[in-house]
Amino acid sequence: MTEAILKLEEVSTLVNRGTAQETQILKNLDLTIQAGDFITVVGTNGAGKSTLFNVLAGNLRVDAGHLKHNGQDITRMSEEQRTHFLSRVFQDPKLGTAPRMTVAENLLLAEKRGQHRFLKPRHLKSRLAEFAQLTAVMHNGLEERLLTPTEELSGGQRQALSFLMATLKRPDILLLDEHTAALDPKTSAQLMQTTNERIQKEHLTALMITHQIDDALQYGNRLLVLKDGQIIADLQGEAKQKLRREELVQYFA
Ligand SMILES: Nc1ncnc2c1ncn2[C@@H]1O[C@H](COP(=O)(O)OP(=O)(O)OP(=O)(O)O)[C@@H](O)[C@H]1O
Repeated sequence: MTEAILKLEEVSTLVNRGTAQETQILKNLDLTIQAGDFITVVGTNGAGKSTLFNVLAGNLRVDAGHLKHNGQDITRMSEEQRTHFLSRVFQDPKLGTAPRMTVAENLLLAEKRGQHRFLKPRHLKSRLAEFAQLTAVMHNGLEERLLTPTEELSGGQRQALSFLMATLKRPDILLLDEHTAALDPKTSAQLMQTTNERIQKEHLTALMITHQIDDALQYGNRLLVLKDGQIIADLQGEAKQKLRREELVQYFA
C-alpha cells in the first residue's frame, strides 16, 4: 500500500478552552487521504467542515492528535509553511486574488506560492501568450483580460482565476471551500466542470466542501459526510458511484 499523502490521527479541536463554553468541534477524527483522491465533503451547517479545512491549512491548531504529510508530522507546522504544499480556494471571490493587480500579475505571484514573493514585472510581457493559453481553458473570457485589475472582473472570472492560481504551482493538497457557492447556477456549473477537468488532468489530490448534493455525488472518487465534528460516512469508488441522492440526504436527518 502506498504512503498516504495526508493523514489525520485522532484529531480534536476545542473552542473557548478553559471556559464554561468550552466545546469540542472535531472529535477524534481519523482520515487517510491517498494521492489522487478527489473527496467531496458534505454535512449540515455547523458539522465542522470549515474547521476541518482550517486544521488542514494550519490556521487552526489541533488540541489533540496528529497530522502527517507524506509521513512527516506537520501538526505544529505554521499555515505559511504549509503553503509550500497546500493551497485553498475560498467561497468569497474577493479572497483569492490581489484586487489592484492585474490577472497576469496575480498569475505571476501564484507561481511563487510558498516562496519569497518578489515580482519582476519586466518578465511579464514575455509570459502573456502562455498565460492566455492557461486562462483560455476556463472558457470565461479571462484570457482577454490579462491586463485588467482583478477587482474589475466578474465574480465568476475572479473565482476561476483564484482556482487557477491555487493550482498553477502544483499543490500536494488542494482545498476547495465551497468555491462555486457565490456564483450564479450557470457560472457555478461551468467552474465546477473546469475544476474537475483540471483535477483529473493534473492528477491533483483535492477536498471540496459543497452544499450542492448533486455536485457531491457527481464529482470525485470519494465522499465524506460530517456530522457533529465526526465523519459519519466515508464512501469510495463503487460505493460512491452507487450512492443515490435519497440515501445521501438521509445522512442529513
Ligand atoms: N472560533 C470558534 N468559536 C466558537 N465556535 C466555533 C468557532 N469556529 C467554529 N465554531 C463552531 O464549530 C461548529 C463547526 O463550525 P464549522 O464552521 O466548521 O461548520 P461547517 O460544517 O463548515 O458549517 P457551514 O456549512 O455552515 O459552513 C459550529 O457549531 C460553529 O459554531
